[in-house]
Amino acid sequence: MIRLGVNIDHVATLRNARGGNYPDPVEAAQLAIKAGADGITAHLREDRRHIRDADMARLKELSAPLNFEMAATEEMVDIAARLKPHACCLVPEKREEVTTEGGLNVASQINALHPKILKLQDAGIRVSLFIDPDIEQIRAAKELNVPVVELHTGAYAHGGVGELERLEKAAKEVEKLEIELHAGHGLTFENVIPILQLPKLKELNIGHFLISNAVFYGLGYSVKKMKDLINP
Ligand SMILES: CC(=O)[C@@H](O)[C@H](O)COP(=O)(O)O
Ligand SMILES: NCC(=O)COP(=O)(O)O
Repeated sequence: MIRLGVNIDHVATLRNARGGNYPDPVEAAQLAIKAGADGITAHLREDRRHIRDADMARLKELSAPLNFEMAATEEMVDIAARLKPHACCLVPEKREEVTTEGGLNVASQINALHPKILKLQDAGIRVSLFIDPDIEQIRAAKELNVPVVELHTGAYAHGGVGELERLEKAAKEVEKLEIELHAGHGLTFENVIPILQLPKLKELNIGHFLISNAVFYGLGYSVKKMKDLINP
């Protein structure tokens, strides 16, 4: 069974458009859980463009595990260590980006990441690293002894030539190094199907497409359809 983590960032995008309290990302998370989501993912960005600190505190109280996406900054590590979500996924972040553009460059910052990962693990948090499907990055993640990596599927989702083969090769390296394999970014009802073949895939984190589809067909329907698609 492949777990579905539903990212509810863009419910908060719509909420913040008018500066009010609706739609409530926590209500969205509750509906997603009711429809079969195995976990909730939310990205507390440095600029708080969508998810806010108060959202994370309320999401933590829900029945499903919270995957706290964050940049590996002192600020975010302190917030996560205090909140103690089920999991943290360390992602790269640039204020000027529209969305996460690439994977975390783990190989270039092993010494800087190590104490932050330890602090999160000491708080009882399962740490994952959001990385490109790149052998060097996977080996660097192994060096940091994280239990999970999430492969960035954005290049594949945007039709990159050879990107599925790149993910397949990366997934085999993840399996060889005995790391748990997650994947996410840009996945839809259509392009998720080939991703299911990745060896030992345990979790998919999907957000923007599900929230977009929910605008027309409802969130419960969208989450249930995705859950059924990834576990035929
Ligand atoms: C890490 C990842 O691919 C997504 O969760 C992304 O971080 C979402 O961030 P935005 O919702 O701000 O695009
Ligand atoms: N880590 C991927 C995620 O949480 C959702 O990404 P997207 O589906 O919003 O592109």
